Amino acid sequence: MMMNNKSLRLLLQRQRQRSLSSSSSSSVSDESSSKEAIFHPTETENVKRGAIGGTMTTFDLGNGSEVVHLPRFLPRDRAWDWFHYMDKHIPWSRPTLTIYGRPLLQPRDSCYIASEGLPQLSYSGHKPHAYSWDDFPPLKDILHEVHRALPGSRFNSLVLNRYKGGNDYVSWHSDEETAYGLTPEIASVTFGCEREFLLKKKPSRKARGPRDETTRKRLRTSTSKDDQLSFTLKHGSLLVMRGYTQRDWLHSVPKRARAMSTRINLTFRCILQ
Ligand SMILES: O=C(O)CCC(=O)C(=O)O
Ligand SMILES: [Fe+2]
Repeated sequence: MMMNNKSLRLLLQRQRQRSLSSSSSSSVSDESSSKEAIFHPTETENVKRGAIGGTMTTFDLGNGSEVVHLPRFLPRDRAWDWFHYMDKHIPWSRPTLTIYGRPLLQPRDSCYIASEGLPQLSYSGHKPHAYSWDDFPPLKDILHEVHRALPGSRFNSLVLNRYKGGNDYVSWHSDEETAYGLTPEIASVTFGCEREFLLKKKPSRKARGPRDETTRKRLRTSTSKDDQLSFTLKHGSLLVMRGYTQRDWLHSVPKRARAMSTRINLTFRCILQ
């Protein structure tokens, strides 16, 4: 279904209203501030949940890609307890990555947890040490909550990121790793300072074909703000990327001058064996 920007805007407004009217409490808002975007959402499905969890909204991005947003996944106070635990006890590090052949200090702290016997994770020339779930029991509790919210899903590894202020960020990328399979599910839980999470469609395969570096750079940066989908990820929220989202879409958490305090984000993944 092709849509022009006006009908897309209207559709997103209607989705927003439907989501608000089905919320269990009038103070619950759907924080997913969707902008005009190049994707074609066809359906929004709202699932009412029990005592915790609030409203779950599914965004169909088209062509088998899907994002699920659950703004009130974790109770506030419990999420703050977990934030303080992780801020203090996780062995954070800031490795030097290799980006387009050049060394770059990773613009955020990170740590990696994985179940035993899984293949080594490697990204941007960096092979993080895999800590054990048993070293950090509260992470197992958070994993349990994620599994409870997403029946049928299974995660066995976790990337933790700590953004110590608005200058810390993650640039446009996708987590498209062979080890995760073709349609990985990635569950992202946010603690502390809220930050904007952006999605934009990857350039078409044709546009990604062999080109000189200057043309590739121009194509990489050519997408305008209107082509992006934006979610404000609040303290205690859950966002899930599913289907072909890693193959077809890029995501990022850009720098934000207004973000004064620390944000911790957990992305649960499943490495296939
Ligand atoms: O911090 C976030 O919300 C996203 C982190 C992320 O994209 C990643 O770890 O791959
Ligand atoms: Fe990512």
